[in-house]
Amino acid sequence: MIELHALTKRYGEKVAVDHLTFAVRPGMVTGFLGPNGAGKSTTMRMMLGLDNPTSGDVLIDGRRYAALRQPLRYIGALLEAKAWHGGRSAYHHLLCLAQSNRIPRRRVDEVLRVVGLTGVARKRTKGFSLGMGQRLGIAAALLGDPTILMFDEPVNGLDPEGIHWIRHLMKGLAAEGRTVFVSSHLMSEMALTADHLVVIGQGRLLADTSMAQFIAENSRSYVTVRSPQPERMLDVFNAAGIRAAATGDGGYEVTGTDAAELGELAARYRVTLHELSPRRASLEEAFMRLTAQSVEYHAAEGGGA
Ligand SMILES: Nc1ncnc2c1ncn2[C@@H]1O[C@H](COP(=O)(O)OP(=O)(O)OP(=O)(O)O)[C@@H](O)[C@H]1O
Repeated sequence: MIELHALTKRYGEKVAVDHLTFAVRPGMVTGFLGPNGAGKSTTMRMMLGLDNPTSGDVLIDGRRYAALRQPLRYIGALLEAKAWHGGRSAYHHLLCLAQSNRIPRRRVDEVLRVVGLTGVARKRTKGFSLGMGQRLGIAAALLGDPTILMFDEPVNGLDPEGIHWIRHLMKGLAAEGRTVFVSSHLMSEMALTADHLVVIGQGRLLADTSMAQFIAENSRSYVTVRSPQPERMLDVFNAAGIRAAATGDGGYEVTGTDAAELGELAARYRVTLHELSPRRASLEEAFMRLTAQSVEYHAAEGGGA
C-alpha cells in the first residue's frame, strides 16, 4: 500500500505536484493518468525517495521510503528505459544490483526467466532493443521480490507483442496480491490494464475511481442522425418522446434509443434520413474532457497561419 498525504512539489514558482492525497491498494493494477507535464513522474520520484517533497508525505506500507531497511524488497520500479551500463551483460547488471542490495544470487536467474531474457543473459546490453531494455528494467524491478511495483509509461515505444506481454505481467503481479502502480497518458491503454484509476492534471487530483465506474459513467452511447427534413424528423421524434440535440453541423445526437428504433420510426412516417450511425463516446474523449482545463499547451484548433 502506498499512501500520499497532501504531497506537494514546487520548482520555484511552478507547482508540479499540488496537495495530492490518495492511496494505491494491493491486489490490483492502479493506473496513474494525466496529460504531459501533469506531474506523474515527479510524483513517482517522490514515492521512491528520489525527490524530496516541498510539503506533505508518502508512506510505503506505513513508513517513509528513507526508513525502509531494504527498499528493493518493498518497492521495485521501472522509471526510464536504458538506465544502465551498456558494456555489461544483463546477468552481470542484475548480479551487481542483487549483491549491493543483499539479494540472493538465485533471484537473478529467476527474474531473467520471468522476463524471458535467459537466452541473451550473457550478451552485452548495448545491443538490446527497446523491448529487451524494458524487460531488463522490469527484471531489475522484480529482483527484490517487492510487494509494490511501479512502472512509469512502460509501454512507450514497444511493439504490440511487447505491450501485450507487459499488460499480462502487470495483471499477474496484481493477482499475486501485489500493489501495481502504472503511469500512462493513454486512457485506452489503461482501460485494458487497470482496475483502479487515479487521474491528475497540473499536479492536482481530478479523479480517484474504479475503472468499472469510470467506464459506466463515461462510455455513453448515442446515435447520430441527419435528414434533409430536420423539422419533420424532430416532430416525429418528439411525438415518440425521443430527445435529439443539434450537433451544430446539421446533424443530431439522439440518446435513450437505438438506431433500429429510429430507422423504423423514420420509415413509418416517411422521413428521409441521410445518416443513421450508432456511436459510443470513447474513454479517451472522457479523459480529454476531464483534463481539458489542465492541459498546459493547447494546440490551436483549426486555425490557419
Ligand atoms: N527539475 C525540474 N525543474 C523544474 N521544473 C520541473 C522539473 N521537473 C519537472 N518539472 C515541471 O513539473 C511539471 C510536471 O512534470 P512531470 O515530468 O512530473 O510530468 P509528467 O506528468 O510525468 O509528464 P510527462 O508525461 O510529459 O512525462 C512540468 O511542468 C515540468 O516542466
